[in-house]
Amino acid sequence: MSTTSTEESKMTRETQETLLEVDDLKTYYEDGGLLNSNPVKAVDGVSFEITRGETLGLVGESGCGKSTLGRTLMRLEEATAGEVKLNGTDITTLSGADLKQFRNDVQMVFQDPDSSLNERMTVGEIIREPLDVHDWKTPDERRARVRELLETVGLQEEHYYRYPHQFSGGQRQRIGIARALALEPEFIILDEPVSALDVSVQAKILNLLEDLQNEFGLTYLFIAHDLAVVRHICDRVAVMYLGNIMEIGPADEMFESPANPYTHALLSSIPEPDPTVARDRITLRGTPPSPRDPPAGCPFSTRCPVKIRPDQYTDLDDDVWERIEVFREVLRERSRAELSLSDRVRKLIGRETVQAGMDDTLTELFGGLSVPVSVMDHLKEAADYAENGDEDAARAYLREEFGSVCDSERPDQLGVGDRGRLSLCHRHDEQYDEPAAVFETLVQ
Ligand SMILES: Nc1ncnc2c1ncn2[C@@H]1O[C@H](COP(=O)(O)OP(=O)(O)OP(=O)(O)O)[C@@H](O)[C@H]1O
Repeated sequence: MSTTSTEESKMTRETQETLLEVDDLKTYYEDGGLLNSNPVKAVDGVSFEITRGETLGLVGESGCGKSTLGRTLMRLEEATAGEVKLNGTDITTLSGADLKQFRNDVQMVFQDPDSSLNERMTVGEIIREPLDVHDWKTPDERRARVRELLETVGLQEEHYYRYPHQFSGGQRQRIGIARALALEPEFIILDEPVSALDVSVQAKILNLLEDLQNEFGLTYLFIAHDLAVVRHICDRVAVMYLGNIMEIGPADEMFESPANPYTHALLSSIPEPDPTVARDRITLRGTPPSPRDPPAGCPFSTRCPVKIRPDQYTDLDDDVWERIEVFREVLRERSRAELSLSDRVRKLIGRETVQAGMDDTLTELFGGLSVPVSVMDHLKEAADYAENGDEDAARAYLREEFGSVCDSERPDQLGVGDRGRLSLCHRHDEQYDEPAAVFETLVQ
């Protein structure tokens, strides 16, 4: 499919009508009733809209909350807070006949065609099941509808009486798609629909999804971790990190010039297909924080390569600054780590619990660098707190000394450019340098 025809078809099918509006949606997983346990904040306050006829891509690293968001929109998970409106009606509180109608209008296609199809049912029965459940027309009309659907997704009528195990991965995904289409939904959530398939098969399924969208005016939320696939099929993209949407906007614009530091880092991790093109790679330090204990300020603050520094440290050597951030991460991980069995025994018998020596950690981190004396004094002070088992005090001390607005305040989604792009980053405030400008200085 040529780019021009894809662009043209995108332009004709998109409308200006809002189909889905999500407002400050939160989905938390509570621990089965444990007292004082922190819930997993899988989706932590996201807002966005989807226009009828468009495809919104939802990308982000494993565990950032993509599937939970998709499942909450489907009412397969219960929202903890916030609103989801489909055609203007809040669906988080629907019940009875309204909920049944909603289950007609919104469908989901799952990643793994191997486990999402019931092996004991024929293909015809699998596709017909939603029609039976919803008492759709007469049994004869249902059978006719299944035959029509088989053809729509590129399968044959004689496949009606076969079983899923007799099909290849791509064909099985076609069965899943036919089932999702059975009740003529207007909105389909595609959760990694091609991730489990060979590359050659992926392209065929993506083309099928595009054709179906054009034919039936469908609206898609396309969840994926493969950015190349998203770029191909999506009109707009939302980038998720730790339960938040960090950036959302037109796909072409975001791939060409990402605004948010996290999008920058995510895109720079895609291998450049052309080896003659030099590209600046940004390697992210550490791992995302636990969704049970997300940072108080910006969700990305613990790993952001262009985090705002306090005024007195703007000229501090980049390597020293980077190591301070690593030290803060070490303390965070240390306070998260479960006490080992022997530590617990020591604690029970009243002995001091001391983890690996903090002096060693400081030497390893800062040994080869020239660290200003005042900075080293602060680091040692924090190390003393940690050495005495009070990681929380150590973290608070470092946050007070080296933290900035990124550590203390959650950024607003600020507008970028003139095509409705939004990005969650303090740096878009005019008093700071834009993330892209700071990245340029880092990779020089
Ligand atoms: N049923 C559950 N109970 C408790 N925690 C859960 C549950 N389901 C998911 N989580 C947690 O919620 C967070 C978000 O998970 P989710 O599956 O939504 O992320 P994801 O971005 O879809 O990841 P992946 O790409 O690996 O599927 C993770 O920390 C995960 O461990």
